[in-house]
Parts: sequence; C-alpha cells; structure tokens
Amino acid sequence: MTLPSDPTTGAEPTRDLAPELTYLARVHAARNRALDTARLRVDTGATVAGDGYTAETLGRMLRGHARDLAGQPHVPPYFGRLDFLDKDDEHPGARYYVGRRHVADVDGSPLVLDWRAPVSRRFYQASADHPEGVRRRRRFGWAVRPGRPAELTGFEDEDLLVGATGAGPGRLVAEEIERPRVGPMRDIVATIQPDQDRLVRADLARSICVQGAPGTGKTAVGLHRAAYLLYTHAARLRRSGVLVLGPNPAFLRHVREVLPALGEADVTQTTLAELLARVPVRGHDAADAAMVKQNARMAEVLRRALAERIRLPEEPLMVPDGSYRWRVSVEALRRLVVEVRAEQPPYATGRERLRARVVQQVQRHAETRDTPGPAWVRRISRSRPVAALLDRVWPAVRPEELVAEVLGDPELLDRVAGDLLAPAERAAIRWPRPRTPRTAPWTEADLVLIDEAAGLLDRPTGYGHVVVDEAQDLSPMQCRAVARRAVHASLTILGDLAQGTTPWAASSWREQVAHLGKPDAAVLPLTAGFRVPGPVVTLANRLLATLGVDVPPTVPVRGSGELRIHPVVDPVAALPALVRGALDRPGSLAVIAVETAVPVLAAALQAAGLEPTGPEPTDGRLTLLAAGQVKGLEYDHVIVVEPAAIVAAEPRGARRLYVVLTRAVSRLDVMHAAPLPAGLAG
Ligand SMILES: Nc1ncnc2c1ncn2[C@@H]1O[C@H](COP(=O)(O)OP(=O)(O)OP(=O)(O)O)[C@@H](O)[C@H]1O
Repeated sequence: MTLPSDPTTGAEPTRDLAPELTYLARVHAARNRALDTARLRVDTGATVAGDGYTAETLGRMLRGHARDLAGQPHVPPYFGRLDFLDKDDEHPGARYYVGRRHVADVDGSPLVLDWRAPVSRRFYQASADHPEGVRRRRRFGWAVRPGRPAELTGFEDEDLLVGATGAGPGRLVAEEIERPRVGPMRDIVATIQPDQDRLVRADLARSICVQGAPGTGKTAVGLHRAAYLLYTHAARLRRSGVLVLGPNPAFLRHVREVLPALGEADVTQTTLAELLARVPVRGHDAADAAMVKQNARMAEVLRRALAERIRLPEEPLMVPDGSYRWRVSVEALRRLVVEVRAEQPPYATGRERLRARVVQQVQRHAETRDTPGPAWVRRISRSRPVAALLDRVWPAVRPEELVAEVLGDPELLDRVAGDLLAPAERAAIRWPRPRTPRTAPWTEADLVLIDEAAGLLDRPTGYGHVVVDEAQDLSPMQCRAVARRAVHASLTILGDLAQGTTPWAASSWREQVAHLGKPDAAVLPLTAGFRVPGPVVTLANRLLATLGVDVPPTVPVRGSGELRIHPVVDPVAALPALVRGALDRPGSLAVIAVETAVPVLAAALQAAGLEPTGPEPTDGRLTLLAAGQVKGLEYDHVIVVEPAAIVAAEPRGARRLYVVLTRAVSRLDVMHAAPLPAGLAG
C-alpha cells in the first residue's frame, strides 16, 4: 500500500542516485542524533527545572519536540533541492535541500531547510524567466510505505538556465496532482505552485481574500499560510494564537491532519458555531426569522437595547464612612454618567469606569478630613450605596440576558427596532412569550446575536491571525463575529461566490470583506483547478454561467478523468450496479443525492450487499451523502444521483449542484431519470 505523503511512489531509479543516497544517510543520521538528544532532554528536563510549574512546562515542550522529531518515519525528510549559481550575491554556489522540517548537522549547519525559510521561497518561485540565482531545481521521488522509512527512488531536474525540462509542471508534480484520493486531506508542501505560494507567504500585516474556483487549493493555501505565519512570526503568533474556521465538522475532520503534518499542532481549528457556543442550541429558526437575525441591522438593534439600560441618576449618593456620611450631588453623578457614556467604552468597562469616577468624587470629600489609602478606595468601591447606584444607572447584564430581553419583550423590540426592522421582520423574531436565558429555545442564529451582545459588553480575546474558509457563506452578523476576533490581526479569507448556498451568501467580496472588518483586503483569484479533471470542469463551467455570480471559471490542471452521463429509468434500481463497478477501481467513492433521497438509496445499496457510510470518516471506501454535506470535501469518484432534484430542493440549488459536481478528483457519473437541469443539458 502507498501512503499519502509525497510525490510519486514508484518512480524509476534515476541515474546519479548514489550521491543522493549518501546525503540521505547523513540526514537520517542527523535526525537520529537530534532524536536521541531530545529524548535525553526529556529524561533530564524535569530534574534541572527549578520549580514544579517550570518542570512541567519544560517537560511538555521537550516531549513535544521529541515526538515531532520521531515524527512519522514514512514521511520523506525533504522533497527538493536548490543549486545556486556561483555568481549569486546571497548564496554563491550554495546547495540547499528543502523539506518539511529543518534538520541540522552536528556542527549546526543546515542539512535540510524548512520549506518556510526565506530562501526556500525560491524553490516555489524560481522559474526559467526569473531564476532568482537558482541554477537547478531538483524534485525527489519517494516510495512511501507505512511504518517504513520513505525510500528515495529518483529525482527530476529543472535546469533554469536553459528552461524547464519539459512543458507543464513536470512528471513528479503531475503524478502528485493526478494521484487518486483516499483518506483525509494532506499537505501540498512539495508541490505548492507559484501563485499559491505568493498567497501563502503574503505579509502578516495584510488581509487577503482568495476567490478561488473549486479545487484551486484555497483550503490548502489557507492551512499552509497558517503554518508559514507561525514559523515566520513565531514569537508573536504563538502567544496570540492562530484560528482556522471551517464550515462544518466533516470539513474539519477532512483537513485536521494537514497542520500537524507541518509541525503545527497548536492551531485552533473549529467551526464558527462551535466557537460561539455559549449556550446550548435547542431551537430552530424559521427561514424568515433566521434571515432577520443574520442581518447586520440586528447589531444596531442590540446596541440600542443595551444603551437603553444606562439611565441618568435621579437622586444624590450618600456613602457612610465611619462617623462621616459623604454626599455626591445628583448633578455631579449625571455629569459622570454622561461623560463615561460619551467615551463609548465596552459596556462592562463603562460600568467599572463609572464606579471608579464615583469613588473619586467621594474621595475628594474625604480628603478634606484625611488621606484615604487603597483599602479605603476598595471598601467604598464595593460599598452598598455605590453598588446600588451602579445597578440603577449602569446595571450589569449578561449577553444572553440582553438577547432574551430583545426577543422576549415586544415593546422593547418595537422601541429599539421600530425604524430598523419592518413589522413583519419584528414579528418573525419575536418570542411568543418572555423566556429566561436558561429556558430559552436558543437557535444557531441566536448564538451570533449573543456573541454580538458579548462584543458590546467586553472586547473578546482576539487571535494573531484568523483563516476563514468558505467565507462566502457567512452572514453579515457571522462576519462581525469573525471580525471581533481579528480587530488587531489580519485575516485570510477563502471562498468562492459561485459556491454560496446559504440564504445570506455574499454576492460581492467587497461587501463581504467590509463585514469582516477588512474593507481594504485585496481580492485575489485562484483559477488553476487541481482537483477536478478537464471533462468535469467543462461541465461545471457550463453550470457556472447560470449561477448569477461574476467569478473567473476554473482552468483545469488535470487532463485525465472521466465524465459519464447515465439516463436511466429508475436511479434507485440502477445505482447498486454502478457502485459495484466503481468499487473495482482504487480511491474513495461518494454517492451524492438530494437529502430526501438518501434513506431510499441507502436501503437499495444495503439490499445489494453494499455498506455505505455517512459523513463520519471510516475505513470504508463508499460514502453516501446528502448534497448539503459535501462542501469543501473531495472524493476520487463521485456518483451524482438525479441532479434536477438537487437543484429543485433549495433556493440556491443550482449552486449546490455546482458544489456537488466539483467534488470529483478522477471520475464523475451523473445518473438521472428527470431531464438534466439547465446548463448541464446540451
Ligand atoms: N499545488 C498543489 N499540488 C498538489 N495538489 C494540490 C495543489 N493545490 C491543491 N491541490 C489539491 O487539490 C485539491 C483541492 O484543494 P482544496 O480543497 O484546497 O481546494 P479548494 O479551492 O478549497 O476547493 P473547494 O472550493 O472545492 O473547497 C486537494 O486535494 C489539494 O490537495
């Protein structure tokens, strides 16, 4: 069996391999030495550390390092080599090996450079037109088998002085791209293409938005960018963290091994729903209610509802202090409230700021008698009259309380949303009766409202960088939730307007990047499709013309691939035979149909002795999925059952079908009894 890990599996041994095998032995020896040292450090680390906490932290770090070095022996230690010109200014005559991790020799000199190191950029960017000092680029081929060290089988050279060795990407890259898919997504470090590399290495200060046709490597680029940024800005980003947001748990399972394979296990990879889950979701919104809740006007509704809570004081403050009683006049208190409100701090900060200023006023009186110290300030701050004043004029509130109030109190809603939401919109989101936050039937959309409320109360902890995938599907309110976590950070925004299927899907990136808080983000296209083979791209591009979005079509990189259209009388009856034939060939196989047809198709397959699995990852090669479950995923062979039903099932059904058709890596079968949808027919 071959393992997904590097280009080529059984490349012919290349002449001149002997010196390369000698070098490989040196690299292995250095890796083993580093591993021995790391293990020794794990053993001694705990005893040299001063205290328990340091010992534990150190131990964890050292163990992580040792684990990382031990890594997976089947992963090739490098995939490329750069030979520089003798006359290059920076690296005259140098030769560098490029791999997933840095490997150093006994004297500390590098044997393998990390693919993220500055000089490694030329491995991806140097070309015959712009050699950048590189004389020759060598790509290595490896045979990869589980549990055994990767075996070097050959290499392929590009002499950049005389032009590439051949047309196109070269045999090893082509083989990697054409490889059948099994299992979860893997890294692409060995074959990142120049336009992808430019995105991966874009400056940390820049937010970028990648509009990429299906299979152009958006997700791959986003994950490699996260790894690149963590390496290049380690001090900053390891502290603040990097967040990767994906559309659903199946997608996260599909991509979750990429970053650890690149040595980056500490990235938070989650869905937005998961990130915002402060309360359990028990309810479900009707379509019209969800539409209102996901609209940006709700941000203003909540802001106003919160602002209403701040009241001007109506009586003076009397604070007993031993044998004294200090008084702050109502006018002075009002001035303080107005002053703090005008400063527009987050609500919870405002409450504390008001408390401090009120205490300052009291202190001014007290100073006529004595010089109050910090203990006095603490006592007065917590005194009952001061607390009561705050509760009256700037009451504490939890985010879910605020949202429950807005949805559960029709008068409040009319007051704060009267000019923002039409009567029908207000009616759509109003609860039939008031609820407490604990009993409320919270919905997914409510999580976004609660997060907005939380953002009004306090600034959420942000990340150092956020990668957000399938960003075309985010609502304005969801975008704001992402933006709040990247106020002082940049974003990598990935998506495809043509694959937007939510009711609030974006139709323009300009608007979407503004909702995401990065109005100046550059929108950059990726069009070279690495997943979908030529004949399937031609079909999908025909459908693209009917989707009502203005995006560049996919330009297929993969030539080979099969597309077959099967008009049948009864797809349910015809499916098992087609599946059985498909299973004779290698790679993963997915049957994709409209959700309502899934149970009957599952029964038909089972009756024929075929056991499809659902979206959960298993060892099984056959998966049966509803059209709504496949975004971001890919399968070697896809069988689409009754495309017209997929289109008819939802308002953006044609875009859903576009997503479905573009999941296929090698083969696509389209099975239909009903006429094919517009765009596919003809
Ligand atoms: N440079 C590359 N070399 C080899 N394979 C690549 C390269 N770029 C992308 N791929 C492969 O192409 C496939 C599609 O990549 P990816 O899922 O990142 O695309 P995407 O643009 O996010 O697709 P979608 O819009 O459908 O979600 C993956 O299998 C990925 O590994």
